[in-house]
Amino acid sequence: MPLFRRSPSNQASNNTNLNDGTNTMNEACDGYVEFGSSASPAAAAAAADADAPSSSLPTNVHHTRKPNRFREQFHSFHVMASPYFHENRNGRCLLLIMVILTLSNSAVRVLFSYLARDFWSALYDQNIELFYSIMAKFVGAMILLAPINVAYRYQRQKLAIAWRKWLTGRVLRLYFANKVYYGLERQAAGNSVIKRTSEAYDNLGEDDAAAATTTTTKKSTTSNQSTKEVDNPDQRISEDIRSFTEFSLYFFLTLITSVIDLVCFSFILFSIMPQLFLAIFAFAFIGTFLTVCIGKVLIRLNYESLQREADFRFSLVRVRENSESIAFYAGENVEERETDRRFEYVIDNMTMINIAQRNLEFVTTYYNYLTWVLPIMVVAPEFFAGNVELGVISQASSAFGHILDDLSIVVNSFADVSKFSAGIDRLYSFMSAIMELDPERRSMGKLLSVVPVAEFNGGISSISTGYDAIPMPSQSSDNVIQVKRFDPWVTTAPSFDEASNSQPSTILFIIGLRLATPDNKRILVDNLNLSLASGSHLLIVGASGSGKSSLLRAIAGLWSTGSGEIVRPSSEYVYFLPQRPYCPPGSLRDQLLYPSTDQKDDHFSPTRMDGNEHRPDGGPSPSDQRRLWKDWTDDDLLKLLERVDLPHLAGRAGDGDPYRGLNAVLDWTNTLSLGEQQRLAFGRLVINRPRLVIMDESTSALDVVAERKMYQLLNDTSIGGEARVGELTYVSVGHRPTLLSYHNLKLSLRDSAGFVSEIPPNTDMVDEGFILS
Ligand SMILES: Nc1ncnc2c1ncn2[C@@H]1O[C@H](COP(=O)(O)OP(=O)(O)OP(=O)(O)O)[C@@H](O)[C@H]1O
Repeated sequence: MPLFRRSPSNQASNNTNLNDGTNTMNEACDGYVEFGSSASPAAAAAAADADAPSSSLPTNVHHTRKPNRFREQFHSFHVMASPYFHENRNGRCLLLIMVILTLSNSAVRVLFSYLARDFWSALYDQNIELFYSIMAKFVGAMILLAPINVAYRYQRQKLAIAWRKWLTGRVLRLYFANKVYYGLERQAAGNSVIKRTSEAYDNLGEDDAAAATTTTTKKSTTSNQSTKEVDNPDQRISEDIRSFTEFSLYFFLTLITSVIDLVCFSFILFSIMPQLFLAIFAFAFIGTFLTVCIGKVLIRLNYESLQREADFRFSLVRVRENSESIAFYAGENVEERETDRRFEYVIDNMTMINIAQRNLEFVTTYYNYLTWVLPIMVVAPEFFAGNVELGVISQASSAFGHILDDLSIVVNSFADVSKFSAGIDRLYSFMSAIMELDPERRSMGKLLSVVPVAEFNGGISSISTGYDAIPMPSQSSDNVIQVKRFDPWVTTAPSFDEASNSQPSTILFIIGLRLATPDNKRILVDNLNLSLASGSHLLIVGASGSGKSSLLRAIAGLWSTGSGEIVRPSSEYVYFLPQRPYCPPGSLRDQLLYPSTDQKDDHFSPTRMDGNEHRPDGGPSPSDQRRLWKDWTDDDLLKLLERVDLPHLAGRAGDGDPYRGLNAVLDWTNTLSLGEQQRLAFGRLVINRPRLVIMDESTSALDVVAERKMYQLLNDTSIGGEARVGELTYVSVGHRPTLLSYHNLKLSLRDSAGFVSEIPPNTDMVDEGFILS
């Protein structure tokens, strides 16, 4: 029963616990710390921050990103928070239930305030009958109202979970659409140069560094603005969205509670003593003003703590992922130094947060002591004069506490709010970046809107799924390569020069291609024209750095700086084999089927997550899965492993039982040699049966015999499944002379120009004319 507000000593002890890190903002969100009714959540958030900080930015130049102003932040909050409630009926219902429960909870508080008043008055008057009648009412109210309180917390968390599920699902959908994740990484790689430049200031003396800070800050800010750097997207998706949904809800409901409490308890307090009612506003105003002045530095520090913590964690993940290479180089010292350096940034920021928190707590602690004693001091003379009963003091104190808490949201939760504010900035910049990187959404201008994505179109051109839909070559826009796609089964053949009625079975067209590096500093290929007939085998050669891999990136639609046009089959009919194949987490079967999935056992499919056909945000599940041209039984897969020269792999993985081995889940990247991974990738290729294969030094780790086997496999792999309607087309990039015998065409890249020539059959590998560079 809230007879009196918490005593200062309780507050102090709570604060101590919070500072020990035993309470966090999450706990506040979970309802363990309530606004006003317990320790200052400011301390709670500070404790949360105590877990934090480090960044790749040096301590003396970490003022590079100013958090937005309040209005901008409110706008950011609104555009990120509202779509869930607009689009999702279930979310609106859950919110409505929450509002009703919040109102009920407030009614409970008012009811208890009156019960407490009568309780103390009955005790003072020694009115036994009244005392027991109040106790009976209290028990009745308790039985009735406890479920409301429990339901309030339960429902709040339920809504937070539903909201997080939706928002994370939506962001993941937008992140994977149109290869946005790749664009983000490319930007981050570019920006790491900027970071390194600013880190160089770390090595300066203090004075020099201070002098340098201004310049660096300016430079970094400009760069960040132009490139929209987004660090650690993983953290933003997993951590920032979680705290955003939980805290938003917590804060919103607290605001509602505060407004209701403010109205109800204002009536009570005004009826008891109007002077006290007016004094409370002045008191709250002064407290808030001092808190904002002293605590505002926490907003920036919290912003940085999120980034620094993520950078530190990322440096450890990187070591884990590259442990073998680091071990071979014996590069532990370098790695340790780098990790230490990032950890120092964490500690620096933690220390600064701790100091800012200490300063803030001077204000909040004095403030809380005063709020305990102030109303009693004011009402006590009336009580001694016999004008009011003891219960009135209790009620005045309680009402004073409630009102003050309502007016002191800023004082009581400044650190929480500052952390929340930093989270809004991070999340908003992330969502803006993924919108900017998606050409189909950029013009829509809505942060979380989705467009039906039929297929990736290279980020530049319209989506084409049939011959008729393919536009004729047109003047390209100035600095963007147009990538267009067609379905080679629907379309007999795209023709770009109707007048000459060009080749009926052409599968890849490159028209007037000018390809530059993403920073647009170097032209790699200029005015390249190529028409590749279905069934041809093209070898791309050129000196190291001449742009061979970059040309493949352009065909894939990953690089688009330049001009001209590329027309190619749509994604499910093209298969890219990089030098180092990617091994996804999963079984040996998953390695073979990738990127197709075994529909019968698709643990990762969003459709399996909740047993329905939808993504977490309610959208239809991804439909662009590659079509397997037949069911692959265990025996088929084992035979295929033999064909790619890996006959013992399944048996090894299954401790002698190859069938079990197909289901074995291992860290395949670190278990298989590079040559084994490359052969496994050829197995995938057979399973996925594309129309066009593009290989970037994909046999570099194989000996010439294995290489011949793999190319033989390609030549034996017909298109059209069992129907065998034609030959596979493939394009290889490589330096080895042995590759010549597997190709009939050669594209030489030299001085930004491309020369296409035929490779006569049985070409002598050491023939002067075919040196591969
Ligand atoms: N993200 C990038 N930004 C700017 N330049 C880049 C980027 N990635 C690569 N380059 C540059 O583009 C050029 C072409 O690179 P590419 O990987 O296509 O060469 P390559 O011909 O495949 O070389 P190699 O035979 O050594 O594999 C190189 O000079 C490289 O430094």
